[in-house]
Amino acid sequence: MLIVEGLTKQFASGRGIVDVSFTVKQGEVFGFLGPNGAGKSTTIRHIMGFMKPDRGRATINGLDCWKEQGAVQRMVGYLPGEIAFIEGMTGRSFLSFIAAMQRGDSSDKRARLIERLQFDDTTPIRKMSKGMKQKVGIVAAFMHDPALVILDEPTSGLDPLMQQTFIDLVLEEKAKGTTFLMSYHSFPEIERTCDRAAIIKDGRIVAVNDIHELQSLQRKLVVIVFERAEDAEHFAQNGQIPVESRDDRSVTVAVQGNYNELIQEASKYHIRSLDITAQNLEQVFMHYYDRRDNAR
Ligand SMILES: Nc1ncnc2c1ncn2[C@@H]1O[C@H](COP(=O)(O)OP(=O)(O)OP(=O)(O)O)[C@@H](O)[C@H]1O
Repeated sequence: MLIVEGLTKQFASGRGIVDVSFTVKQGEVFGFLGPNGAGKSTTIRHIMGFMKPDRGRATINGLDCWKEQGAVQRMVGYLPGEIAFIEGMTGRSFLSFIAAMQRGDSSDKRARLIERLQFDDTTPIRKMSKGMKQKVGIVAAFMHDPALVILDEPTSGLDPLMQQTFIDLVLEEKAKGTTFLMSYHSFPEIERTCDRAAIIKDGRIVAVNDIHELQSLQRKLVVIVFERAEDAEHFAQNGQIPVESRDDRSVTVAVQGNYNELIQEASKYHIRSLDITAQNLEQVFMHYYDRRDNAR
């Protein structure tokens, strides 16, 4: 659906993006991850047709994002990193203004989104908190049921409860076939919603990975505390499950993907407690990338 090919833009400062390429398939949630100044917003602005690339191009359903920016923008729901609101407007008048540009009747969906995100749209925007403004922006990006939603750091300013509401919303829209491109600073947010993700650093893509594949590669450490030390010893010695370490009643095992064997074996004993800690998925991501790169 979205194809970015060799997109390059150099600003007078020497910064910008270099040879950025990736594709996002129909119905996929694609994460775009990178530190401040990495080039996420610049890439997104090219996809929205706000900037002319020095080289390369982006297309949405075959339409060139720069040359056919009007048609492209009508297909897309967009939440900018920083929204420029018009002076003197309330949330409601801003959303009506955007709805008129989007065309079509989005009033039902708009009302449902406001109800869900819990804010008063009659409040003047200048009196709104950062999180409240972000909610107005999210409604604007979703209300016309676009085929592709592009969100630049969507959860910034949202409290944890609202972040969860936002994640639920993304997953519901995804189930209906909506495609997403979302930029983030940190990995945990990507993990909860995305199918694939790209990491961008200093204007270049350094890795693109399948999140589900990474999750299956993710090692989890399970610490099992047995009621009796003899049971811990028996469990550790019978060799069914490879054990990382043992200390009196507690045994630590590493699991990667397959939990059934561990659950079946552990169920033969009286267990006092069980704790699971995961290897950081970002480490898995970069490790996977290094390995693949070294193998070339
Ligand atoms: N219009 C512009 N003119 C000159 N330099 C720019 C312009 N827009 C972005 N840059 C520079 O290009 C680089 C990439 O910026 P960009 O905003 O794309 O990063 P980002 O990954 O979105 O970062 P953040 O997470 O801080 O939003 C930065 O060094 C920035 O200063």
